[in-house]
Amino acid sequence: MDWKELFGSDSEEEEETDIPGLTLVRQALDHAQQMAMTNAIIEKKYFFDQVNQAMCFGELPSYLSWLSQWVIDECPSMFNADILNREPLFDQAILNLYKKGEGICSHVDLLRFEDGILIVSLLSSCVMTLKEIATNTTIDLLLNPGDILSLSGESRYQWEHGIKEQLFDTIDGQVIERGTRISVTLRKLKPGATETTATSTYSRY
Ligand SMILES: O=C(O)CCC(=O)C(=O)O
Ligand SMILES: [Fe+2]
Repeated sequence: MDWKELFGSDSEEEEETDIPGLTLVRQALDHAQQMAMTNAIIEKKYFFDQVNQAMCFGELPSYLSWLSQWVIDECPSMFNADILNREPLFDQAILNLYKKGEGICSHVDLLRFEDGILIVSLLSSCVMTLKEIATNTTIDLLLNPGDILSLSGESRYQWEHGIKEQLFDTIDGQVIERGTRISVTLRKLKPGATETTATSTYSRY
């Protein structure tokens, strides 16, 4: 079994991009952490039939809550001091299940959420396309299982992010087949913004 192909290499490393406020930490979660988080999600039985999204509000379950401390200990440079020092750092999680080939429309996360967003990728790679709203400039980012992406400032407000619906991604001359992917997005609700609705994949943001 080629575990490296499934989970990537086992050493964390920050990758530079040209998008202000965006940090991509490659292999932020090692193999064991990816498996533990994936197992915890499977055990929760969030996903069945057509249900491809789950949300947690308030105190996050323990399999996610440790990520706040991970940001502070391992990657404090991803957020400014206002974000880093807020309490709690995150109080909302969205878990998205993408079956092979599925995507998410290009969007800016709802303004009911504060700045400072963290996205964890599990199980399958995919290419996320970042699009600067003012110029339509696009930048493709390969997200591998175990990678953690953070969005704040310009990248959160002035760029959209989305994942094309396609079975294969092509990036840097490489063709990569999609599989089933789970992502976990952590955010902080703005005060007062406690009500929400979600009825379709178009209200995932
Ligand atoms: O699945 C992803 O990587 C992105 C999810 C996302 O953009 C969101 O939940 O707002
Ligand atoms: Fe988003």
